[in-house]
Formats: sequence, structure tokens, C-alpha cells
Amino acid sequence: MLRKSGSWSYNLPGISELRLDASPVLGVQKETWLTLSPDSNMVSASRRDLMPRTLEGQITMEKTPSYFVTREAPARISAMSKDTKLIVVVRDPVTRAISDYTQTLSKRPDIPSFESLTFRNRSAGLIDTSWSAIQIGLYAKHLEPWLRHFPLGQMLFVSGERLVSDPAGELRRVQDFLGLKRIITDKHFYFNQTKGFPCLKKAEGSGKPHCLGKTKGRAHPAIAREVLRQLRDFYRPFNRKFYQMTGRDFGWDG
Ligand SMILES: Nc1ncnc2c1ncn2[C@@H]1O[C@H](COP(=O)(O)OS(=O)(=O)O)[C@@H](OP(=O)(O)O)[C@H]1O
Repeated sequence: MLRKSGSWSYNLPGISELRLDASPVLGVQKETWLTLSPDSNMVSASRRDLMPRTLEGQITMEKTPSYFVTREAPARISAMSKDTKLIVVVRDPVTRAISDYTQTLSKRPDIPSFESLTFRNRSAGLIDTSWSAIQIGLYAKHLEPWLRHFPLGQMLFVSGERLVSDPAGELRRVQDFLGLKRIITDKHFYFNQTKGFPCLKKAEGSGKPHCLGKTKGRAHPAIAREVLRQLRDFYRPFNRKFYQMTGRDFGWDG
């Protein structure tokens, strides 16, 4: 899953307003509300104190990855609106943990090595499940409370790996799930060799190619093979359970 909340500044056809607001759900500041109007190509941004009113023909979206692992979130979101559709982007929990560590390392270069944070007792192979980088990847565990408040059909699980290898394919699933016209297709993307990721051919507004910023797609540190194997073994049963719960095999254990 993605790591943190923040502004989402893709300018895509069909998005008429980008709104950055405080959250009425958990009271956390700097939440992102996106309002989509399929009938307009205008993009504007504004900051407000309350959740924006959703007008006819609009869909309001909010992006806060930490909600997925926050105990109070399912009940509070359901109390706000039982019809809320939920989208969760998930990637291999081992890669996710390394990505999480890489992000922390970029801010605090003096932290201990990934290997030393991973284990409670390395010689006994005991993984430290209290380390958030490890804990967040236990997707099956985090999903359980959501399924007590929302039917599975109201949730969409997006593959982080497919989002890179086939962005249009994953976005087709997102558009279908939201009941939107399939506006975003293959022709909106190209693979940028320097960045090593797909980028937009034309960002709306500037009309120029647009890749995500420097904080997305950082090089990960090399991790000892044995540590990767131990982590894969650790996550395997949780991944299998997650595939069963969601009805999608994400292929992390292949
Ligand atoms: N098109 C494109 N360009 C760049 N990066 C891409 C793209 N698609 C997916 N990704 C993956 O997104 C990961 C970072 O997303 P996050 O939401 O976790 O970032 S953040 O925590 O909000 O900074 C980032 O993870 P890292 O590679 O570990 O940095 C990327 O793997």
C-alpha cells in the first residue's frame, strides 16, 4: 500500500477540481479531497476547512494511506457514509517495507540498517512485527476490520506492481469501479527510461510530459538475500490469506 497522505496533483482529463482539506473523518490535517466532474476539463485547487460538498455529477476522493491501518477508520468512515467506495493500493509487503525504510533513511540518514530493524532476534530469525515498516505489510490483518463495516464489492485492491507495468490497465479497473467513463488509456502514458517508471505524456494545463517527483521511485538499498528470504517466508501466510479475502492473487509469492 502507499505510505502517506498528501496532495495528489495528477492533472487528468475529467478532473475539474482538486481540493486539499482538513479531514472530518479522523481530524488529521492536510488531507486530500479530489472532486471529479466527468463533464469538465477545468482544474482548480483550493484549501478549505470542511469536506467539500459533492455536487451532482461529481465524485469526491480522499487519499490517506494510513487509514487502512488505523483501527478507528472503518467505523468512522462508515458512520460518515456507508456508500463510500474504498481503493487500496498494495504492493509486495517486502518491497513495501524496504521502500518505507528508504523514505525514512532519506530524512534520517543515521538510522540503523534495514536488517537490524527487521529482527527482534536475528539468529533466531524472529521478525520485529512492532516495526511499522513490517507491521503495515500484514494486509490480511488490516483488512479484517474493514470487512466488518464494508462489503467486499465496495473495495478495490489495486496492484502497485501492475500500476508500474500496466498503469492504464490498473486505471481501467479504477475507472470502472468508480463508474467513470474510460478516459485514461494507454495513450496517456509513456515509459521514461531515466525515471524507470511510466509517466504522463501530457500533463493537463502545461501539455508537457510529467513524471512523479524525486521522492517517488527512489533507489532502494541492497538487502541481504537471506533477510529477503526470511521476510518472504514470514509474509507468505498473510499474503495467501489476503489473496483469499480479496479474491485476487497479487503474485508476490510466485
Ligand atoms: N509512475 C510512477 N513513478 C514513480 N513511482 C511510482 C510510479 N508508479 C508507482 N510508483 C511507486 O510509488 C511509490 C511511492 O508511492 P507512495 O505513495 O508510497 O509515496 S509516498 O509515500 O507518498 O511518498 C514508489 O515507491 P519507491 O520506488 O519505493 O519509492 C514507486 O515504486
